[in-house]
Amino acid sequence: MGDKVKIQEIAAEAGMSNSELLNKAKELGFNVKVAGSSVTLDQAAMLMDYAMTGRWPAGLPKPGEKAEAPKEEKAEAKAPQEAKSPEAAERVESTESEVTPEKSEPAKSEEAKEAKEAAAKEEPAPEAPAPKKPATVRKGITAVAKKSEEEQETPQPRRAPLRKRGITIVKKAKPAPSREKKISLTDVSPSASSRKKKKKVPAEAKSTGEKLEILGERDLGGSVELFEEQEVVLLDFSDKTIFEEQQRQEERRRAEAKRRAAQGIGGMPQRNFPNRPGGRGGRRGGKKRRYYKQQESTEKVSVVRIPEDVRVYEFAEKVGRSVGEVVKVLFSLGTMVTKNDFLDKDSIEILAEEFDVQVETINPLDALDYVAAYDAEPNTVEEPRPPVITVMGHVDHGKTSLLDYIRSTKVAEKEAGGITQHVGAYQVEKDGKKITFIDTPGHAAFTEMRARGAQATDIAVIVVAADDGVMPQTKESISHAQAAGVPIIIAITKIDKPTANIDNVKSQLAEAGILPVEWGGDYETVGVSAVTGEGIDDLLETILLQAEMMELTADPTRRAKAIVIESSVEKGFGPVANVIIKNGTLHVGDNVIVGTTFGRVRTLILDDGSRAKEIGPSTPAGVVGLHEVPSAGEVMVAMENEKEARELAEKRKEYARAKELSKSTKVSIDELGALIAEGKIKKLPLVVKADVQGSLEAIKSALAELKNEEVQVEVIHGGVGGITESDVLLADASENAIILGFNVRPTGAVKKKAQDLGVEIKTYSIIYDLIDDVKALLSGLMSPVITEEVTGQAEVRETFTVAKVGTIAGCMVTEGVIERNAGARLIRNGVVVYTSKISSLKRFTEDAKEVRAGFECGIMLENFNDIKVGDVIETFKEVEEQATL
Ligand SMILES: Nc1nc2c(ncn2[C@@H]2O[C@H](COP(=O)(O)OP(=O)(O)OP(=O)(O)O)[C@@H](O)[C@H]2O)c(=O)[nH]1
Repeated sequence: MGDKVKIQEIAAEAGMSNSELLNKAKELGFNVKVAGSSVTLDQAAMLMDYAMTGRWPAGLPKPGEKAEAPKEEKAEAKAPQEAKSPEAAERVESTESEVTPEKSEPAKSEEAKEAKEAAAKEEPAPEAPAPKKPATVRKGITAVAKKSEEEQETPQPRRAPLRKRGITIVKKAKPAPSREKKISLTDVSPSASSRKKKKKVPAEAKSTGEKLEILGERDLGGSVELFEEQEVVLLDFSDKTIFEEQQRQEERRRAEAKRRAAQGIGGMPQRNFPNRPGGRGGRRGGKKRRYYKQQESTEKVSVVRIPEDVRVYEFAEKVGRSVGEVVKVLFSLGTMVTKNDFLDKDSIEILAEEFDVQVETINPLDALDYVAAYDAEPNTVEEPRPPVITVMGHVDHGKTSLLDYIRSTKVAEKEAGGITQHVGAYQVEKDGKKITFIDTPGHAAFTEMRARGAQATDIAVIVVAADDGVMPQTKESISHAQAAGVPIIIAITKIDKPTANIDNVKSQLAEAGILPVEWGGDYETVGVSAVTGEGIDDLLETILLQAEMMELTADPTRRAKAIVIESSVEKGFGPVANVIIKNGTLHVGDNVIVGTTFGRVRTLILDDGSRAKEIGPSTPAGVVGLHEVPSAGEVMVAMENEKEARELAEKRKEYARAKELSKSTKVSIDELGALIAEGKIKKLPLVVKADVQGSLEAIKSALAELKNEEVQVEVIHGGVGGITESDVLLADASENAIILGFNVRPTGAVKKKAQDLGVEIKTYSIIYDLIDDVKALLSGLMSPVITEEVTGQAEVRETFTVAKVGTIAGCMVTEGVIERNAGARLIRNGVVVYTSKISSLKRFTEDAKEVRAGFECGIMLENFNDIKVGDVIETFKEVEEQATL
C-alpha cells in the first residue's frame, strides 16, 4: 500500500551498484526484475541487511529451510562495531534500558512476527526486548530468546514502566509526498537514546546483558538511535532533577548534532518540523540505512508528549520551533512570556494548533508522586480502623465545647494527670472502640482548612445550635463535607437551653437538603449538650454505627501513609507535623517524605503527651524529625530509606521552586498596562509569621481578600515560627514592608535589629485584630477622597472689558466669602459654563484677599472672559478625606 522502495534507492543507500543489489534481492527470492522494481519496506530492510552483512535475514526462510534463529556468533561478529564511538557506547547503554518489544512491533513484517513467536516458544512469556528496526529486531529477538532460554531470563518489562520515568515523545514526521514511509535518521532527536540511563531501573536492568546481544547484531553506524515509532524518552526523573537533566539533554543533542554534521550523516539534525518532510535529505555515503514502516504514517500530524509544566524554551524545542516564534504567538494573544516561563494548558493548546502539532500533556510530577506510588501497591491485609471525625459548623454553635466535652470525658476515664499535648486531633474510646476527632479551628477564616480537614476525614459531624438553627456557615460546612464525599451526622447542640427548638433546626436542615432520618431522610441527627453531657454518648454511638457501615479498613503491616492536619515549629523539637495515620504503621526511625520535605521520625507524640514507638491507622500524633515544616493537607509516606526520601523531596522542592519562580515572571498584556501606569500602584509588602501553618494560611487568605484596585497586600514572605533576623532583613530590603506576627514574638536581638533598621514589627494574638490593622494601614495608603465644598457665591451685575487684560465682572457677593485664588465656576441659567479659578479679586481698585457676602467686588476668572450680566460665580475649595476599605 505504497510502502514500497525501489531497488535503485536501496542500492544507492547501500553504496552498491543497482545490478549487485538486484542480484541480492533475487537471492532472497524477492520478485524483482529491474532496478526500478520495488520491494516492501520489510523486504528493503532485509535486503539492506543482507547486502551489507551477507547474513541471511532472520525469519526469511532460506530455500528449503525453515525460519531459524540466527547464530549466536553473529552477535559477537558485530560487537566491535558497537564501540565505534563513545556516543555509540552510550547509546548502547541507554538503549538497554529503554528498548521494549512494543516499539519494534509496528515495524515487523509477518515473517518477523513469526520469527519472534518461534523464538518466543522457547521460553514462556518472553517479552523480549527488541531494537528499532525490523532486520535487527528479528535477530535481536532471537538472540535474546536463545540467551533467555539458557539463563531463564525473566520477562522483559513492557513500555509502561518507562513512561513513569520520563517524558515520551512520539514524533510522527510529516510524510514527504513520495516517501512517506521513510523517516530521515535525523528526524529523531539524536540525543534521545542517550538520555536514558539504565541505572535505577532494576526491572529493566535485568535484561541488560541480553539486550546488548541484540545490539551486537546491529550496525550502529549512524542508525542505532533510530527508534521504531520514533520514540524518544526524555527527562529521567529517577536519576537527576529534571532541570539538570534537561540541560544535559540539550548538551547531548548539540554534541550529537555536531558529530552528525561532521560525519555528514543525514544533514543537520532536524527536529520535528511539522512542515518539513521527514525525507532522506542526507547523503548516504555507503552508510547503511534502515527501512521500516512507520506505523501511523498516514497521520500528518506530529504527536508530542510534553509535561504539563513545560517551559517556553522546552516547548519550542519539542515542537521544533524557535523560542521567538512561541513568544510571538502568545504575545499576539495577549500573554507576555519569557523563555523560562511555564506554559499553562490553554497556551499549550493554542500553540499546538498554531504549529499544527498534536500535543499530549503528561504530568512530570507523576514521576515524583510518591502518594500515587504508595496507593498503587495493594494492601495485603485489611483490618478495621477507627473513624476520623471532623466537627464543623457555624461560629459559636458549640464546636469547641463539644470537642472539649468529649475530650475531657476521655481524659477522665484515663485518669491522666499530664498536660495534654496539642497534636491537632485526639482519640476517644467508646464501648472499646476508638474514634479520632480532628480539632478543627472553629472560625470563618479557617474555611480553607476545614475543607482540607474533610479530606482527612471519614465522617463530618456538623453542629447546629438548637437555639440558632441553620446559619450560613452551617450550609458551608455541609457543602464542604458533601464535596469531599464524607457522610454527615448532625449534632444539634445546646439542647439544654430553654430557647432550644430542635424541630425548628430539623425543618431548616430539611430545607437545606439535609432530611433527618426520622423524617424519612438519610441524615442522623443527635441532640447534644456540652453543658449537661446529654446526648454525647448517643452521638458517639451514631458515629460508630456509621463507621461500621463504612467498613473502614487499613493495612497496619504496610509502610505508613499519613495526612498532615497541621504543623508548627516547637521549642526543643523543631518542625512538628501533626498527622493522622491513614494506612500502615509509622515507627520511630522511619524515613518519611512529606511534600517537599523529609526526615527521620525521631519522636512520636501522642495526644495525651506520651511517646509512642509506633502508631497504627487512624492514630493522631505529632511527628518530630522533619527538616522543614510541611503544609497542612500534605501526605506523609514512609520510604525505604533516607536517600530515597531525601532525593524525592529535593526533586519535588526544586520543581516547586522553579515553577513558582516562573509564575512570578508571567505578565499578561492587560496587567502590563496596569503595571506601566503603576507609578501609582501601591503595595503593602508584609512578612507574616505565625505559630502554626493553619493560622498562617488563614491569615494569608484573609489578607488576599483585602485589596482593591488601588492598594495591594503583598505577603513577601509567610512562614511558621518566630520572627527572625532574616525576616527583619527581608522586610528592610523591601520598601515600606512591615512584619506581622501571629502568636509569635521577636526576641530582644531581633527587636533591636528591627529598631536599628527602622522595620516595624506588630504582633497579634487574634487574627481579626491583625486583619483590622492591615485594613487601617491600607486605608492610609489609599488616595484621599477629594470632595468640594462651596465657599461663596457672587452675582454678576456689570461687566467691563479692559484691553489686554480681559473681562472684569462687577459682582455682589451673595453668599459666603469669595477668596482670591479659590476655585470658581461660572454658572449661567443654572448650568455650569466654565470651571477655573478666581485670578483677580478687587475691592474698588484695591486687590482684596477675600470679600464677604453683602459687599461688591471685581472678579476676573482665569482664562475666561465670556462673562455676562446675570451670571453667577460660585467659589469652592477641595477637601481631602482619608479613604477607607
Ligand atoms: N448552654 C449551652 N451552651 C453551649 C453549649 N455548647 C456551647 N455553648 C456555648 O456557646 C458558646 C460558643 O461555644 P463554642 O464551643 O465556643 O462554639 P464554637 O462553635 O466552637 O465557636 P467558634 O470556635 O468561635 O467557632 C460558648 O459560650 C459556649 O459556652 C451547650 O451545649 N449548651
